[in-house]
Amino acid sequence: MSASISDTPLSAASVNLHLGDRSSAFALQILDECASTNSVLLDTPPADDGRVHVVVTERQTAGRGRRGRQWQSWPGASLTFSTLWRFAPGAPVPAGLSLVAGLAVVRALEKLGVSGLQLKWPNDVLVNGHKLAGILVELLPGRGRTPAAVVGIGVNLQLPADAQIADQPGVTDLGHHVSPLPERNQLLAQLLAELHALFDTYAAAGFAALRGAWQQRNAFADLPVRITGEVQEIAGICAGVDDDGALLIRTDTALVRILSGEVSLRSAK
Ligand SMILES: O=C(O)CCCC[C@@H]1SC[C@@H]2NC(=O)N[C@@H]21
Repeated sequence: MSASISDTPLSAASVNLHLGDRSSAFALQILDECASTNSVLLDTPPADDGRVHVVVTERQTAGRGRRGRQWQSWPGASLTFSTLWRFAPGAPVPAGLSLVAGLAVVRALEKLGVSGLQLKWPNDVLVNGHKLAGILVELLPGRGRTPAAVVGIGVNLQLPADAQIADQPGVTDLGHHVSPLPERNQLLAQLLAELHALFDTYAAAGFAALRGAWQQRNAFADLPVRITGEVQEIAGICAGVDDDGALLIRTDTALVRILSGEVSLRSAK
């Protein structure tokens, strides 16, 4: 394993350098510590100045994940950040957004040399079945007619050897899959660039334009799965996603469509 990834401090100048021409599209705020980068943007949304606002922090004291779970991270060992996206009225915001974010994370990491990445619906990023990154999308309420969403992303970079992650037995970090580790500012810039490119496509053409790319990385394609969190448990074969980003499960009797992200998808093997 290479030297600690935290050797290079987070720096707006460095992220902007890596972004090049694209840096003017983003407004970056770097915090030493906060409860949750999602909360920073949700609680005090910055004024709409046409840029994508980004909050990145060294340490979250109350990081959260999907379904009310805690998101644990360690200073320097994880990259934790959130972005605020505003869409034109009528844009297809909620449904496929978290899937698009997952795809953007995969593409960014692939460009930095990580291989074997897969997506678990709706948006976990896995390598060999172990979770490398998580995404939490929360919609911004009551902001007039412009739909807006906070997209929070946590990437495990180089977890401490004794890291205990509650409720998440199958966890991995970037240090196990790429050498040398990408520098954090470069990684953040790559992630922002991919998010920007894919959200543009999504806003213009909907999830249908990205469905094929998502399905290529579907960790459960054609495999037996079990869904919990619905009124009743659903078991069947994972038949991919539809043009809205809904998960399709082929049961013995029907093709069931699951749109809610508040479910848990598991292998049924
Ligand atoms: O896998 C999950 O359940 C989603 C995890 C999302 C974690 C990120 S870290 C940055 C942002 N701030 C948070 O509190 N959560 C997200």
